[in-house]
Amino acid sequence: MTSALVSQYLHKKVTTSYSQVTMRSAFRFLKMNFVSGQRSVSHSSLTGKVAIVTASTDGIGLATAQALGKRGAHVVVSSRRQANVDKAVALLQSQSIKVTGTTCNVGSGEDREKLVRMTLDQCGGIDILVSNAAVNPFFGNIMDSTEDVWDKILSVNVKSSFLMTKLVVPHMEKRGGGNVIFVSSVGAYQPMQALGPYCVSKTALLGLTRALAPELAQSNIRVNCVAPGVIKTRFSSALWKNEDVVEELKKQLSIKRLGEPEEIGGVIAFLCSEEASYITGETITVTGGMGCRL
Ligand SMILES: NC(=O)c1ccc[n+]([C@@H]2O[C@H](COP(=O)([O-])OP(=O)(O)OC[C@H]3O[C@@H](n4cnc5c(N)ncnc54)[C@H](O)[C@@H]3O)[C@@H](O)[C@H]2O)c1
Repeated sequence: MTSALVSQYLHKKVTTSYSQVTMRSAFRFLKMNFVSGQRSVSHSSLTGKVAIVTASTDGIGLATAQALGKRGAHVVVSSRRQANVDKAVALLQSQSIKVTGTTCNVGSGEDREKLVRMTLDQCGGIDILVSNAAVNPFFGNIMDSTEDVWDKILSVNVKSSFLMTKLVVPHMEKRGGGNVIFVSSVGAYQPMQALGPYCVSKTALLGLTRALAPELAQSNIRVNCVAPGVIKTRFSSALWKNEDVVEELKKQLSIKRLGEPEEIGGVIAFLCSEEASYITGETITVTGGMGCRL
């Protein structure tokens, strides 16, 4: 089907006219739509968009910045350490991605405002927010978790996600709309035994997504969420570096391997694209087939 379409196009546009303009448009058509006989998604669908991704110098955040950047967005990367920001900016620039970077501890109101101000100054607006930063300072029985643990987890994982959204929405409205994406977890659906408070914070993000979506739809802002399964990053290394744990996990998976950060970045980029223009208030689970029920 694909190769038939290509030859039809070439026959019609190239063999019937040898003008340079027609040749150029034929090649543009091929470059945009077909690679090696297969249809590929155009990577220019986010051109002109400005995307803030929090905690984006490593793991899922970095892969998300790459996915948005490859589709043409100007990405603003941040994390708490300047050295990590510099490294991520250099990497993305080497991949021809438009990128700006700054430090930001999402738990600090001052830092959140600095991130937004810098984005506006350097990029002229905001279209996309991916709230990806998260902490888990506690492993153990939930009954042993302290008030400090709960304050830290809820503050970084939930409250900061809302407060970042509140800061960027007026600027998205000035652009006529936008996209907010929260990064939850498979643990939001079925808390893992040793990660109770963290998983509860991730369940809260499913609620935040649903609470915000109807209100922000009026401003043409879509709010969605992604719930990754076990993805190979530093955050989850305690799980995937232990072969016994991996074997146990695989029993619960339809796709018998752990996920890669790029497999989350691509889904987030899709949710921010026009292809997802009728999706809001949803959480997409990206888990290799781990059952997720609330
Ligand atoms: N890796 C997995 O298996 C997995 C599964 C489900 C959900 N997630 C979620 O994906 C997101 C990204 O995690 P990851 O796996 O890429 O690991 P990661 O360690 O690369 O990302 C988490 C990042 O958040 C940053 N962070 C923590 N507190 C911060 C703060 N106050 N301000 C700014 N940054 C802060 C950390 O420095 C770290 O870089 C997190 O929300 C995590 O909960 C990961």
